[in-house]
Amino acid sequence: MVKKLIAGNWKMNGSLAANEALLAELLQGLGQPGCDVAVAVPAVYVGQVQALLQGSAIALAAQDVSAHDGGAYTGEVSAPMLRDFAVRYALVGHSERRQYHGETDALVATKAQKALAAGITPIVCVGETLAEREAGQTEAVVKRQLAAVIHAVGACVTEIVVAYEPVWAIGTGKTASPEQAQAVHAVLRAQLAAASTQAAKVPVLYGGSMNAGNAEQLLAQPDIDGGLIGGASLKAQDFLKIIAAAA
Ligand SMILES: O=C[C@H](O)COP(=O)(O)O
Repeated sequence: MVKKLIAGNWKMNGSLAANEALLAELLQGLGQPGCDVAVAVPAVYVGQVQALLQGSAIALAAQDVSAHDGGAYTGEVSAPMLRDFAVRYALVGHSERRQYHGETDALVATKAQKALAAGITPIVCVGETLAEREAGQTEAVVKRQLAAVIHAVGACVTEIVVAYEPVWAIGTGKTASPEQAQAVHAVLRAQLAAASTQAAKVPVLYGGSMNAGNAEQLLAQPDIDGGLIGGASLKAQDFLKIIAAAA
């Protein structure tokens, strides 16, 4: 069985003072978590949060990573730069990057490769829009998104994390039902299994309005190995409850 991973995605939220207060409350309530825990913070706060998490059970994650190693790419942050700050995970292909920044499957796959090359675990986000779900394309969309990464990383597929995030459930309060989520997770698990005999060790997280009230039911599904949590990760007590539900 895969050890569950609960990852918070702060998105573009926070300040020096707010980050310090949130992490202090989290660390105070955390104890020895029965699952892996991470927080994905805005790039500008990676140094601050690295210092605050030193020696703790919470791993540091980035929300994105460049597809380039270095050079004239204004505004980008490379995987080796993130690694300098002990970043352990990086989200790649979050739907907000795909939607607002035009990130393609090929670009996301390159980002996953760059993260792996720097010793960072990519959390590969996949998910369908409402229109795609209503058109019966959910399975085809998530399989296409994941296939690009599987093809690019080859044998390193066992080193990735996958996050299924139905776009219609993100920040909307509309969670996929445990059965809806499990059905897609089973598809992703089968795709991973076809790529590697070791695929069972790849955590497949669910993201999309997961909260303190629904986490336990979602996390009880056989192929849901954790969560990628946006809004609820900004409230320490809610995030702690989700971590407890995963333990
Ligand atoms: O990365 C996190 C997901 O986008 C979910 O966000 P949410 O929990 O606010 O719906």
